[in-house]
Amino acid sequence: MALVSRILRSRPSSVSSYHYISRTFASAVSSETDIKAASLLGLNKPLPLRQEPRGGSLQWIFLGCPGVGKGTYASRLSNLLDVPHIATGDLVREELSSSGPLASQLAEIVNQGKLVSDEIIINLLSKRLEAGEAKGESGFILDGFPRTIRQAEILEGVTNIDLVINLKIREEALLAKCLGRRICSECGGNYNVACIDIKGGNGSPGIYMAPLLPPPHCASKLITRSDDTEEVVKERLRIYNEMSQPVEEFYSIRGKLLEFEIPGGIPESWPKLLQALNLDDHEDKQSAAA
Ligand SMILES: Nc1ncnc2c1ncn2[C@@H]1O[C@H](COP(=O)(O)OP(=O)(O)O)[C@@H](O)[C@H]1O
Repeated sequence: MALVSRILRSRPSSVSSYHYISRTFASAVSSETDIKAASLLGLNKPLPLRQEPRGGSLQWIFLGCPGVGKGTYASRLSNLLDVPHIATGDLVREELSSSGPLASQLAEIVNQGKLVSDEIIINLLSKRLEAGEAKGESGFILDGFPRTIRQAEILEGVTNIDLVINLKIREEALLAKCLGRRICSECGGNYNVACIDIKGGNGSPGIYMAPLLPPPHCASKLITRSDDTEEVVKERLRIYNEMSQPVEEFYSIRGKLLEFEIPGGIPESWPKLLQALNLDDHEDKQSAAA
């Protein structure tokens, strides 16, 4: 795993000596139309991103289809490595639940399974990064961004991404996993009531994923995302293949892509992911220190 070893060697365990640089979003977008759109949306403010990896923190991205488990694994790594997990889907949902001017426009797009415009998503991300910077955050694990080549190009223009983890899973599992997702309306905990049990055959192994059931105090408060209906999930998968799969290639040709096939449920997959990231001894040290 030469790529991961190189990255981890350049990153000391402390996160203190890290600092952000500021770049204007307007200078990151390429065409004149982009610049006009950016200034109309008020995006020509500093975007707090780091230009060069200096060690001290990391800038990672999770790619993968809806339902593959980006949120689950990004959030676990964020806790392990003490870097913020920033999911653009969460930023969109926060905006949706606010009474802000964008809410009704976003609801229509999200509930059809379509992508929000690059301008809006970069605006939300930029605000989140600024708020994090003000709190002293450094580094990030991005989940759900970039989702288009243009988003990837813009990000590449303003900062240096260390590693992109591309999560994959047998296609048959994706729909069931999305339809089984539940969120606790009180604590925000993520659960999954689906039991995936796909038999192996024709050279491919079977896959078993136990449901991730809520604790008793969350069980009566579960809600389903409004875009997790069969019709909308199928549209999101179609859009992923059309708009987001090319982003995998974008990072692959830059030597930053680590492919990881999810072998099963969390107990089986998490240690293997840590191994692929050369982080297995890191977790041992963390639990020993706890
Ligand atoms: N980078 C992005 N670009 C455009 N739209 C986005 C982006 N991230 C999130 N969204 C919008 O938010 C919705 C929910 O995103 P997310 O929670 O990441 O869903 P998924 O389960 O499909 O990965 C998407 O369907 C899309 O409408």
